[in-house]
Amino acid sequence: MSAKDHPDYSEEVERLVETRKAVEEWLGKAQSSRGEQRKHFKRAMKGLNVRDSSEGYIDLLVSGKLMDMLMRDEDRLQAIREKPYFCRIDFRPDGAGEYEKLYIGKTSLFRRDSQQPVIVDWRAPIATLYYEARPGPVSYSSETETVTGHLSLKRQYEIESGELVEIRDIDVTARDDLLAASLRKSADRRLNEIISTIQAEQNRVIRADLDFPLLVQGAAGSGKTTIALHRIAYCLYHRAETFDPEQMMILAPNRLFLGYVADVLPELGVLDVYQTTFPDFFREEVGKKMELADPDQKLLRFIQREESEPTLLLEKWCSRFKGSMTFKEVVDAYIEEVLEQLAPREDFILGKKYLIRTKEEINRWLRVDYAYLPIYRRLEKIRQVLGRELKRKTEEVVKQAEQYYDEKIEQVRYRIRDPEKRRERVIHWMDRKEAVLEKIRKASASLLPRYMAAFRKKDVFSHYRELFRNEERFRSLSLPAENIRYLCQTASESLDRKQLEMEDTAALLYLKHRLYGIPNRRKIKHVVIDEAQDFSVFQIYALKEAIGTRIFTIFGDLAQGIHSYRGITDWQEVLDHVFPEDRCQFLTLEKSYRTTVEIMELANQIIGLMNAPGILPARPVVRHGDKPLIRLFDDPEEPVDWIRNELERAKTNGFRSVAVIGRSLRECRKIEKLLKRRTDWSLQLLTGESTFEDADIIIVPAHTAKGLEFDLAILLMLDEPYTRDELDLKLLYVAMTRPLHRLAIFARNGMFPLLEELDPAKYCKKCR
Ligand SMILES: Nc1ncnc2c1ncn2[C@@H]1O[C@H](COP(=O)(O)OP(=O)(O)OP(=O)(O)O)[C@@H](O)[C@H]1O
Repeated sequence: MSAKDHPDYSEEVERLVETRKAVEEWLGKAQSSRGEQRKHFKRAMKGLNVRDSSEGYIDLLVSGKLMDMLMRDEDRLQAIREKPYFCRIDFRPDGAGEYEKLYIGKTSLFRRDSQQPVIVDWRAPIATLYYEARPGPVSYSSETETVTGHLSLKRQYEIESGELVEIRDIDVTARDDLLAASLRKSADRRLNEIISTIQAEQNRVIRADLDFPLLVQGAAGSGKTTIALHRIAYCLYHRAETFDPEQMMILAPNRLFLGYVADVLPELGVLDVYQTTFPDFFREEVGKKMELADPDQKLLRFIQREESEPTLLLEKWCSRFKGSMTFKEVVDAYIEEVLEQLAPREDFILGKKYLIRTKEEINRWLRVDYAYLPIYRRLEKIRQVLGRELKRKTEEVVKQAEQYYDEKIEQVRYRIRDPEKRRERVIHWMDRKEAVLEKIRKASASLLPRYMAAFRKKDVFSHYRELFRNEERFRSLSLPAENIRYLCQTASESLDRKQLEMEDTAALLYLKHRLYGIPNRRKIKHVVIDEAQDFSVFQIYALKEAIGTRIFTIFGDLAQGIHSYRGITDWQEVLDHVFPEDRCQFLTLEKSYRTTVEIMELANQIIGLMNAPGILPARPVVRHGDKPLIRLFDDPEEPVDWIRNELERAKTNGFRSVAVIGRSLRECRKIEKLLKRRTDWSLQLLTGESTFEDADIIIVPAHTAKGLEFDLAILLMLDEPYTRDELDLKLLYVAMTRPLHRLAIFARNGMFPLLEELDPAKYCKKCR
């Protein structure tokens, strides 16, 4: 209801005014402290003597850090100036007399005088009552205890420019109007924070135990990306003492996607999280000696049907194999071979007779004692230990030799009377001594480098190349001989050309970790993966091993697994092989928030056609809109006018983002050509490496559209039909689930054979 009609209006206005005053007070304080700090910093800079003590520098550093903190505080307060909170809950813990009125907002705030809470942070344990509980007896858990009590009120506010516009009390049956209003909004080419409308199932994901890995299967539009970012904010809030933001790593599918989500974290007050894509991470950690092909290239070859059927099957088999744990076994066996080849052939002996260590002992160090280290680091360790022992032995032998020759010289001095003869013999023994010592020193100096040189080191790419040189390595797995031949041949050819594909990265990362180690310079403690269905099990396993943390938050949707030839087809594999002993939590997000009931119903029919029992249809939240429009044409000029109509409509409805989605990049180029020829609209053809421009229409291939959303999506099928093939069905599902508000499908006659199975009379006037 309009705020003014609410019985508590004046009380609420009073509270809002008070809260805003408190915000201003804190803000004023933060600003003046920062001003003082800045002055102090300037003074410290001026007074800094380059040759002076480190004290001056420490002062500068501390002052800089303080200014940073104050600036963040200021930003945090600025962000809540206009809208300090979005809801209130009245809660009385069991045994307490009074209900506490808790106002929940983006960040917490305390009264300056009494330290009483003015605003409770949405991430605080008690705030879960707003997201999940209904008025009545309730409980919530913090890290240390479970609190039970009674919730008497749950109230939402809409505040605009500091003014109270609406007040809504949520009773047991109330619909979530705030959510409905938020979903009616239009898309502005970036994702938004949703703290005021997080739903119960999403809240459970955000607040899932931070000490264990978490795997989330979520339908299209269920908020996976959004929730992933909110969980990061939640994690940093609760782990602020033990965790720096740089120690969280987000792995996004491509740079376009990173740009798309870039604003949400700062909106949530989170800065400095390490955001990257898997290919970039791989290049940084494993090396750039070989070129990693754009991961979409292969997919596009499949989509554009550039391979003959038998080759296609073999290609898909190889991709799947390279991402499997069976391939990991091959890599493990290869590493065993490397170890065997490294086994020392000789004892470590100084000057042929002074044994320092036997080859068996050194081999035991290599295989057992230093097994906790990557293999080549074990060699470094062996070099260090042998070096120390050699030094000791050399000193000992030198001492013995000196003693021996000194005694000889002494004997000559005492026993030979003739001075001339005596002199001659002394010189003789002194020369011998010198020569022997020189020999020992020389032998000692050359021994270690010569011994260590026998342990041949190769870089990780050469090892990977070596792996495919011998088909025998794959024989024990009883795999089809033809497939193994094809795998080894194609892999060798592309590695000889110094080219890698995404499928190679799992084994390479794993090899690098086992042979050289991945230094984890940033000390990553928590990895968040979005669109994880496109990763392989081996890839996630290798990441876990290489980074050395088991805390992963993984989001994906199998129904959108357009890279399923190399990606994950069953989450159980991840649970079984990556986190078998880590108590990985598995949650699902089934409701879809992005789009309307009408659009989701159509998209769910595509899921039905996939015939995959593990893939469930999404449940749309109740938001109705236009029925999807399907129209068929003969003349390719025809849809241009329809698109014009759609654009007009979109403008009147206040829609801001419009995409024309084509089945492949090739199809999109044709669409671009057609629209360029017939219209003067500004167009942008999106690829995974693009950033959004301000265009009237975005033209985007279905696989690149994954993860994005638009107010209006037009699927245009000029020359390429989506067939009943699994990949086509997934592409079509991805494309259909992109719009927030309206979906139109324009297909040249014959290019949409699936229409027959989608209840055409319901959607398509011209179809019968
Ligand atoms: N609780 C919510 N309140 C308001 N909007 C929400 C909520 N949950 C999700 N949304 C909106 O739904 C849309 C889809 O969210 P998001 O892109 O995070 O979903 P997704 O599961 O990653 O989708 P997909 O897998 O299809 O790419 C976004 O516009 C997001 O803001």
